Amino acid sequence: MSKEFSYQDVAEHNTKKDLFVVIHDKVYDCTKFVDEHPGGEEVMLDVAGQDATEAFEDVGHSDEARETLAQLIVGDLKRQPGDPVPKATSNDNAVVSSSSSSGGFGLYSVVAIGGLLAYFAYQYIQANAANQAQSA
Ligand code: HEM
Repeated sequence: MSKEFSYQDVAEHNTKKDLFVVIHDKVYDCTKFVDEHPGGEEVMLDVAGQDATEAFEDVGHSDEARETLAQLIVGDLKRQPGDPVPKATSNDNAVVSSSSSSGGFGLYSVVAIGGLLAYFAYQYIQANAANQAQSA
């Protein structure tokens, strides 16, 4: 059975000499790899001891990169309530963008209804003015 790490356990390995990351709820020991990383050590240090799922996936790493990753695995992440969740996945982004576009439609309908109300108010005032002119 593979070892289980809490998020706190992983967070303790956040230096160049001792560098763990979480990717898709698996824990990887990248200490030996950090110097070899083609993308540089800086980006690895940025996510040291954290959930690097989004950073790793955003780059569009090759299959070769994923094979390297598989060799670095040391265990599973045991997520506990209150732990930081992985930052937005592509699915979450889709939800955000669809809700923001529906927000956009909402805004359009408010403008359209406002415009219609203004039009009818104008007609009403014109008709009233015409009535008054007739009765005078
Ligand atoms: C921890 C596991 C990681 C492994 C095993 C890994 C492996 C690799 C490999 C093999 C490449 C060469 C290109 C490719 O095959 O896709 C690469 C490139 C790259 N990696 Fe990673 N990487 C890891 C994590 C990260 C993280 C967390 C970032 C954060 C942003 C990152 C950013 C990059 C960038 C920007 C490149 C492109 C470098 C270039 O084309 O000049 N990598 N990585």
